[in-house]
Amino acid sequence: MDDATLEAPVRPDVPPWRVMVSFIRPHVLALVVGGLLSLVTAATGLALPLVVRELIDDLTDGRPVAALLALMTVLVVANAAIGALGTYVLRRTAESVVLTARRGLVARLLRLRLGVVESTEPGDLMSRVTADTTLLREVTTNSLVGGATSLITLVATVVMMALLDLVLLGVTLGALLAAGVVIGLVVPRINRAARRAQESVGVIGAALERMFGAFRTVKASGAEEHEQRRAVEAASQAWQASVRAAKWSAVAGNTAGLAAQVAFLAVLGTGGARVASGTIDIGTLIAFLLYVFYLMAPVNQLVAAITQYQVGSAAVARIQQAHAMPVEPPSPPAEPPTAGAAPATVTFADVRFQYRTELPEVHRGVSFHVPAGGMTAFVGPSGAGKTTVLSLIERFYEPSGGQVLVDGVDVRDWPVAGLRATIGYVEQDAPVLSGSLRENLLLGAQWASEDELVEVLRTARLERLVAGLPEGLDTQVGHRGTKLSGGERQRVAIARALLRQPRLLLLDEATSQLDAVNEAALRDTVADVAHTTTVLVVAHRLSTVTMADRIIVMDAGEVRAIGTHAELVSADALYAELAATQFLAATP
Ligand SMILES: Nc1ncnc2c1ncn2[C@@H]1O[C@H](COP(=O)(O)OP(=O)(O)OP(=O)(O)O)[C@@H](O)[C@H]1O
Repeated sequence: MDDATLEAPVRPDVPPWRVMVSFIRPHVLALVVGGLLSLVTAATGLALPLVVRELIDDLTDGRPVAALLALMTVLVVANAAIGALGTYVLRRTAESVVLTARRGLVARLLRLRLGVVESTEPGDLMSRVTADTTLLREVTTNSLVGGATSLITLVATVVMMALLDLVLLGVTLGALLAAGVVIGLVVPRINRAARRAQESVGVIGAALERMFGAFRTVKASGAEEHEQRRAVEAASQAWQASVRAAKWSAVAGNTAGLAAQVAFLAVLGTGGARVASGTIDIGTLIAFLLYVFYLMAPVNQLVAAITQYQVGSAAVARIQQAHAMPVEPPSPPAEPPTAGAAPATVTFADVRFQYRTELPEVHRGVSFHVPAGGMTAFVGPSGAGKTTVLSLIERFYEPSGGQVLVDGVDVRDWPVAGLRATIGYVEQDAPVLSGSLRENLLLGAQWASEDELVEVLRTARLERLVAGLPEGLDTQVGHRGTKLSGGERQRVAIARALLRQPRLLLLDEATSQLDAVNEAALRDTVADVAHTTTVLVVAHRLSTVTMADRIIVMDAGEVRAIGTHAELVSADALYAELAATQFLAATP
């Protein structure tokens, strides 16, 4: 399924029913088959009483009944078998509709811009994929199929009524119309309450995500009760809203029931008068009353379908919201790297950048050029904008002014996947994903061979760790890699980046975590890599900057000086101070 099919109908300006139709469209055939099987089941059910009547007649008259008994058996078995098949087909289709919505949403969420995700609650986004899409299941079966079949029955019954007596039909429709008005007033309330309930479910997701995202901190801070209150408060709000939706649904359902009874009484009254005046005969009145009785089931089912649809459309609205969030431009998947590809160059030309319009500028005209190969270190006080340089190269954000160029090409003109395939990025907090160590290493290099994997384990000093693990590379590292030490996580992150054979390595150095032996070894590894790759490192250690080919000193969103360690120590006061204090202190 390509992205265009996934996204086209899920725009925020499209009414929810059209979005639902777009989810259902790929499964419409299965839905029709399921609906037809349900109708056939109903028909076999209806035929049974007729056969029973025949059977009783034959028995009374002493005629042989073997054939009728066989027919009855066939009907009973067929009713059960076709009924089960119909239910299965409808449920399966409903699950497929949920899958279609989930696939589209997951694909979309993965392409969201970083800044967008930073200003949302990921737990809420998760609930849209899990909880909101689930509601589509009931909409498909109950609302859509139930609504369509009940509508067909309703129309057929009304036609039969019209053939019997138009006046009595008018009386019936009058009662139903009054109920329709009431239900029309109630329906938006169901929608609002359902929407609020789903929003609260999103808040529960966000609260849980926040809690598990910093579980150790929550425990260490003794904040369990506080966090519990947040989640429970959201759960109570979900309860309140759902109860309100249930209340209005009950009002709608009972209004329909009441209308049917009113219609029954009104038809009885009016019909009685018409029989008395000789306008219609008693048989017509009885037949008409039977039809009013038949009308109840489809009317109730139709109202249930309408209320169910309100809940579904509230969920669809939340799915639409997620689809409306800005995404990165689509780009073709990147090719695996070619061996011996030339290192990349990086240029910042008067780059201006702010994370959000209401925040101050983080880059205020940053300019520098990094030639191909070698190591360039960024230093500067905390908050100077060093990590932001790496983020802009990765095109996680776009500058508000100036240009970021890789290989002389503006990053906005690169296909995003191609640009990122060029780069290996080691973040400061070295995130590791849950799963096995192997999965983590291959995350950015699915194509890597076992030999390359072994080689990278050696260069990242992970050999001993892996050898000591009972399941080696297949050991599970736990949620966010919590089963690894901080230093091990960092080496995994470096190994992962190197496995991509990047032409440009971005390294956001951790301020601590590596022991002296591993630190020295990895420094040698990075120095080696710098022979064939351009290495940009946000440096926090003197040992790193002293071996850099050039150092870019940043301060308050500007480049203050560029040079080697020897040059800068004498030429730049800030650098001299940093070198004398911060770096020395941070070096193991
Ligand atoms: N995602 C973000 N949203 C909003 N503001 C941010 C974001 N990331 C960083 N900032 C702000 O931008 C400024 C520069 O951050 P940056 O991470 O680039 O600094 P840095 O020089 O790498 O600092 P450090 O050495 O402490 O890592 C800081 O003031 C920071 O608060």
